[in-house]
Amino acid sequence: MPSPASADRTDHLVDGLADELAEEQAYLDEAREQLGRMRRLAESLDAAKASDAISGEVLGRVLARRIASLQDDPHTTLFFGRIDVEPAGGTPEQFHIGRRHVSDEAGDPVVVDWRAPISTAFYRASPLEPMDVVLRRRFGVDRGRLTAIEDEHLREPARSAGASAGSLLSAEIERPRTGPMRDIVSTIQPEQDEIVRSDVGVTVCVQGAPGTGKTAVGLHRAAWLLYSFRERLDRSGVLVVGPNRAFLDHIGAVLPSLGEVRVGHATIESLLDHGRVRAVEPAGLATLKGDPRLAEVLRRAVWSHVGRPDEAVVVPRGVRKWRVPAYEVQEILDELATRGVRYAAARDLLPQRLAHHVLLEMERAGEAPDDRVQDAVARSVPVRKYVASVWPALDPQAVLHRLWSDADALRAAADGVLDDDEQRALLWDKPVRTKGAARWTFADMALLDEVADLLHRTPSLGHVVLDEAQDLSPMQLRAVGRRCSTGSATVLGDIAQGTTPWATSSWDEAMGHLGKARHDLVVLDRGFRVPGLVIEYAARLLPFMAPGLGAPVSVRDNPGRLAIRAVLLGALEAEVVRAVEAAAASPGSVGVIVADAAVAALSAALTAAGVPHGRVDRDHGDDEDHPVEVVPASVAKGLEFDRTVVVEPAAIAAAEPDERTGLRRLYVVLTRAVSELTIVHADPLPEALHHPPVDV
Ligand SMILES: Nc1ncnc2c1ncn2[C@@H]1O[C@H](COP(=O)(O)OP(=O)(O)OP(=O)(O)O)[C@@H](O)[C@H]1O
Repeated sequence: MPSPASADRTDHLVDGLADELAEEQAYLDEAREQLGRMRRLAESLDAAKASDAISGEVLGRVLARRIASLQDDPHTTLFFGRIDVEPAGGTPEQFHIGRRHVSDEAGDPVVVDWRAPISTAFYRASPLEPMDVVLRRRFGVDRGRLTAIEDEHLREPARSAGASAGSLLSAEIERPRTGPMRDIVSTIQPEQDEIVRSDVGVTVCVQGAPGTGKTAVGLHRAAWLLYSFRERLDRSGVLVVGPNRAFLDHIGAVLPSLGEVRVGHATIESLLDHGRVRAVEPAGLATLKGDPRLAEVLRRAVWSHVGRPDEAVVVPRGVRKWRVPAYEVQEILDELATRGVRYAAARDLLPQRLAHHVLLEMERAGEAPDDRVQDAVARSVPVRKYVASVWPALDPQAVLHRLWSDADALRAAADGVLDDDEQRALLWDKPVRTKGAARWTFADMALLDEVADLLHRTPSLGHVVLDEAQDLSPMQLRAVGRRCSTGSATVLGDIAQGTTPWATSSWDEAMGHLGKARHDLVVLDRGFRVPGLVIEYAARLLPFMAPGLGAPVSVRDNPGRLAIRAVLLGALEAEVVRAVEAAAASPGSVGVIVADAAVAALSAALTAAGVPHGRVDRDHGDDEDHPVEVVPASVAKGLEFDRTVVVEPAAIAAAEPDERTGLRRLYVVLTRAVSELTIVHADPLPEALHHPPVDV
C-alpha cells in the first residue's frame, strides 16, 4: 500500500499522464534488465586471468566491488527524474537521472548518475535559466514502482500546472521516518546543488537555520566529490565529523546508500583521542583552554625543550677524540629550529648534522672518511646521549603535564600571552606526579592534539565535512583544520544553535582558526524539515539569543501541528504518556525530548505505562530503531523525528550554565519535528516563548 500522502498525490498527478507513467514504468523495467546484464557481465570476468597473483588479488577486489555496486535494490527505482534537452542547433536528447549509471549493450546511457555533469541541469535548470532543458520530470516512487509524475515545462511554464510544483518534494520530506536519515538525491534543490557541486579545491562554509538541509548537503557533497575526483580522494581520504555517536548513527546510512562506503565518520572526541578523558572542568576554564592564544603557548612550550649547549660534543674514534664545539652546536640547533620542520623531524636530523661536523674535522685532519663513517658517528653513544640532552624526545602528554604542573614552565611559555590570573587558572590545584596520573579533560584533548602536531606533522585528508561546526572552540577548529590542511572542507553550522560556552559568533573567525580564511560563505534559508507553525513558534527565541539571525522560511504548504499542554505538576507524567501514545499512533518516528536529568524517570514512566521505546544518548543511537525514542536535550542536535513531544521546556533551558545557552538549547529542541510538536509543561514556559502571545 502506498502511504496516504503518496496515494493522494498519485491520483492527483497521474491525471492525464497515465499512459506516460506506463511508458516510464516500461523504461524502468528495461533499465533493470540492462543493470542485470551489466552485473552478469561483471560476474563472468575472471580475476585469475591477471598477469600475476598480486594484480589478480587487486582485480578480484575491484570486481567484487563492482558486482556489489551493480546489485538491484527492488525497494527503490533506478531513476527518479528525467530531463528532455534541446540544445540550440543540436539534437534533442532525453536523460533519465538515477543513483547510478546504467548503460545498454552499445554503451549508451540508459540512466545517468545524479553526479554526472549532465545531471546538473536536472537540479538547476529554471524558467529563467533553462540550460537547454525543455522538460523536467520527477517521479513519485513507492516500493520500487513509479507512482506519479510531476512535469515542469521550462520553456512554457504555463503548461506545468496540474501538479503543484514541489509536491513530490513535500511528499518526500513528509514520508514517515523509519530508521536513520535518508538521502535526498531525487529532490536536491538548486541552492543546495550549488554547494554539492562546488569544486574540490573550494572550502564552503554553510550557515543555515534548523532543517535547511546543511547535513544533507554536506553528505551529498562528499558523495559528489568522490565520484568526480575519485582517484585523488580515494588516496587522500574523506572524513565526516559530527557532534556525537548518536548523530553519526543517524546520518551513517546516507553515504552507503549513495554507494560510498569508504568515507570515515568521526566525532571530535574520537578524532582527538590522545588519552582517556577523566575529569570535567568549569566552563570558564574549558573556554580558556579552547582560546587560540594557547597555540602560541604550546608552540613556545615545545620548543623551550631545545637546550643551550654549554659543552662540546666529544666523539672518540680509535685513539682520537673528535669535537664539535658548543657554539657550533648552537648554530646547528638554531638552523634546525628555524627551518619550519616539526620538532621531532628536526630532532631526527640532528645526529647526522653533528656527525657531518665531525666528518669535516676528520677531513681537516687529513683523514678521508666516507658516508659509512658519518652514519656510525651519528649512531654512536656519545652523539645519541648528547642529542637526548639538548633536544629531548617528547610526547604530548609529557609537555602538557609539565605546563599544568610547573608554574615557572607555564610562565615562560605564556609570558605576554596569558595574564597572571589565566596562568593561575590553568595550573592544576594539586600536583600530579606523572603524566600517567593526569586527569585529562575534554578541552585538554585539543591541546594534546596541537602538541602532537608540533612534534609530528598531522597528515591531511583530501576533504573534511565538519557538521555543527559552531560548537567547536578555536583550538578544536585548528585540530580539524590540520586534518584538511592540504585539502578542502565543507563546514556546516548555525550560529543560533551554538550551545557550548566557546561556541563561535562569527564564521569569519571560525574559518580563520580552521586555516581556511579563503572560503565561500553560503546562507541557506529555506527550511525543509520544520513546518511553518513550529518554526514560527521556535523563532520567538531568536531575538533573545541570536539577534540578527532570521528564522528559515518553511518550504512546506503543510503548516504542521503545534500543541501546548499546561498541566499541574502531579499530572505531568500522565500527560506526557498520553501525548506519546497519541503521537505513536501514526506511522513514523517519535522523539520525546527531555532535560538530561529527567531521562531516566521519564523512560521509567513510559515503561510503566507499557509504551515501548528506545533511548538515545551521546555514545549511541538506538540499534533497534524503536518508533519512540527518549532523547536527552543535550543530544537532540542534528536529529529529527516526524513528531516530537518536548517535556518541560523551562527545565531544558535551566539545565544550561547561562540563559543564552539555555534558550539556544531550547531552540534546537523545538526544531526537531517534521510534522508535529507537542509541548507538555507544568512549570511556566520561559518568558521568551510568550512573545508574541501564544494562540493555540
Ligand atoms: N532537497 C531536499 N529534499 C528532500 N528533503 C530534504 C531536502 N533538503 C533537506 N531535506 C530534509 O530536511 C531535513 C533536514 O535536513 P538536515 O538535517 O540536513 O538539515 P540541517 O540544516 O542540518 O538541520 P539542523 O541544523 O537542524 O541539524 C532532513 O530530513 C532532510 O532529509
